Amino acid sequence: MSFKTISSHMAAQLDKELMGPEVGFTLEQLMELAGLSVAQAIVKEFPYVPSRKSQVLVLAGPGNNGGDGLVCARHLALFGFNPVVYYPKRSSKTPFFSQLVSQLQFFKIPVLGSDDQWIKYLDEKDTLCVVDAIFGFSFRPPVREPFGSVLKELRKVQERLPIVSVDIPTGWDVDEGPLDNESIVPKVLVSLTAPKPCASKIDSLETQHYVGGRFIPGSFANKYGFEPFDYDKGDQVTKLVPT
Ligand SMILES: NC(=O)C1=CN([C@@H]2O[C@H](COP(=O)(O)OP(=O)(O)OC[C@H]3O[C@@H](n4cnc5c(N)ncnc54)[C@H](OP(=O)(O)O)[C@@H]3O)[C@@H](O)[C@H]2O)[C@@H](O)CC1
Ligand SMILES: [K+]
Repeated sequence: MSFKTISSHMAAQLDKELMGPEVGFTLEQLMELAGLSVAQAIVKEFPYVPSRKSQVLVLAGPGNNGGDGLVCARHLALFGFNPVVYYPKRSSKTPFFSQLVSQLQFFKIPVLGSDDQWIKYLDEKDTLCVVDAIFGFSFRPPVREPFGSVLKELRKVQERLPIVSVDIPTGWDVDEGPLDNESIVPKVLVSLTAPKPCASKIDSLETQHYVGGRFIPGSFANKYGFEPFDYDKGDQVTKLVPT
């Protein structure tokens, strides 16, 4: 597959510029669009069929990738799914993350903590897919607990329960890709703004690849070395097809 990628360093710089004084986005705005785009990719990959299972397990990590997962869960509920969120390490950096949790409670979406039983939701009889919103472009290996154990459980079920990874498949090196053959292999990857280099290591027969996070003008994409993506009409995601 051929597409331009943006390194972890450049992705962090792009983020900083978008939320800097000149451009003026807030994290909350970008996260809303990021989470919405992941929910839209799920609608496209797993079209809703009445009577079919509709539970989605969202695994949320401690940083902004986790925040994308919290937003995604809310949109999934609006789209007719039944999300359950596992959020074992909660961010206290800003009140915004606890506000996202309050919103989930407002929607009556269960939000499990570190003491709660989450593994029972890793059951393909009831669960349609698992959203991997554990780590994004700021992950640096090796993975620390409790997330090492979470990844181990995901690897056991990934052949029967599809994983949808937000921005980066968790545990992969952002620039190098999977670190060993113990890494998870998502069925869907939703790259945000632009694919990171690890996305060029996915096997297109195994993993469907979307780009979402539709929030920059073409000139800004060009400045960071990539062409704007070809979104259809009002879509928040576009599927990259192998060439
Ligand atoms: N413009 C865009 O496209 C936008 C992108 N957005 C999203 O933001 C994501 C990047 O978010 P981010 O910078 O907060 O980092 P993220 O990857 O969530 O992880 C940081 C957390 O993980 C932890 N941690 C790190 N390594 C670890 C380890 N080995 N083992 C255990 N823990 C480890 C680290 O802990 P610390 O090292 O600080 O103690 C910290 O708590 C990006 O991928 C995209 O999804 C949108 O929301 C906004 C617009
Ligand atoms: K992820």
